[in-house]
Amino acid sequence: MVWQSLTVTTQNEAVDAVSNILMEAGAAGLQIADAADRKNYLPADQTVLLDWTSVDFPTEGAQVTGYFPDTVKLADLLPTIRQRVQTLANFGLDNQPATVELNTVTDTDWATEWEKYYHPVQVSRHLTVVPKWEHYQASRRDEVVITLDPGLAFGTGTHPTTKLMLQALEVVMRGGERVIDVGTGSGVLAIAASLMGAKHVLGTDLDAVAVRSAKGNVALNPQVGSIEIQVSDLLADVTEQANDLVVANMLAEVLLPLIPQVKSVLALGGWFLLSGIYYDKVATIKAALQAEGYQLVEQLQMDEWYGLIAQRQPAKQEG
Ligand SMILES: C[S@@+](CC[C@H](N)C(=O)[O-])C[C@H]1O[C@@H](n2cnc3c(N)ncnc32)[C@H](O)[C@@H]1O
Repeated sequence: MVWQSLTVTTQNEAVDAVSNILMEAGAAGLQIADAADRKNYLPADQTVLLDWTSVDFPTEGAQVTGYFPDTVKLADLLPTIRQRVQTLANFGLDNQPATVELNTVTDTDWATEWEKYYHPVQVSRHLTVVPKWEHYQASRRDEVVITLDPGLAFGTGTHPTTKLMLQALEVVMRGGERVIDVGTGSGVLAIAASLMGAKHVLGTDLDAVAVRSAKGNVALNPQVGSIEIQVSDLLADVTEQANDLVVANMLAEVLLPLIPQVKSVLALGGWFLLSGIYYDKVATIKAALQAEGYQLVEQLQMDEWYGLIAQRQPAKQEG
């Protein structure tokens, strides 16, 4: 199928408004290349699956590209689109240079264009994450490969918050555990826990898109053991009790209501691994864990992100 693409060159603060204009004109998809994203992303993680050196990315300003099926009469719409982009300046938005350029692309260009930016990456001592379209042969004897479709859900394994939990799993797991991964996203931690020898893993997520993505990724790794993925708001719909390990990579605001819930699913002496904690929230999360009777065993850090390894206090010995 032949698609038409239309690229607006503008500034970061006009990206949302331009995106709306293109969607209203009938774009079936958008691609945003924003210099601000590059600046925000680079300090967070230099060893990423996404290879920035191969990305044709603006160093200043932003480009919003809309992809339109050839049924949309884009040439007729062009003057209106141009005029609407120009008028954004009247709303106080810096939209310059506000140029609008029309191109033709094929379906394959659009569908697979982003794939070339993702490559296999070693994300922890043992784990390598490989995008599903790459052919990859493990080269180290103890290397464990996870195949992932880095689609819409969070969790390619390369973000510091995910890496901290992959490392924490490697620290505490010995094999045979029953594990719950709260906020599973792409399912990367659930798959990793299974490959580290968990007897059973339950991954949950509030977001139906994440649940679909995690199920798809589990299917891409037939070497995993028993993994179940379900929708749940935190642990609301989880009935499995006395698990050996709960892992959760979520922002502190979401971890705080989770912390008091975990006792209902975690055995005495069980591990509680937490990530997604920005540096200014560490003290609050530690205090919440201590108030619930957890012992803090280890603190991990990568950039401004923290991970915690906590243990539910074993029952006190009599006598
Ligand atoms: C930072 S991502 C972590 C993904 C993956 N576990 C990882 O470590 O890369 C957080 C995930 O938590 C999910 N989430 C947010 N709030 C939630 C809630 N109340 N209950 C369950 N999942 C939630 C989000 O949809 C998202 O997929």
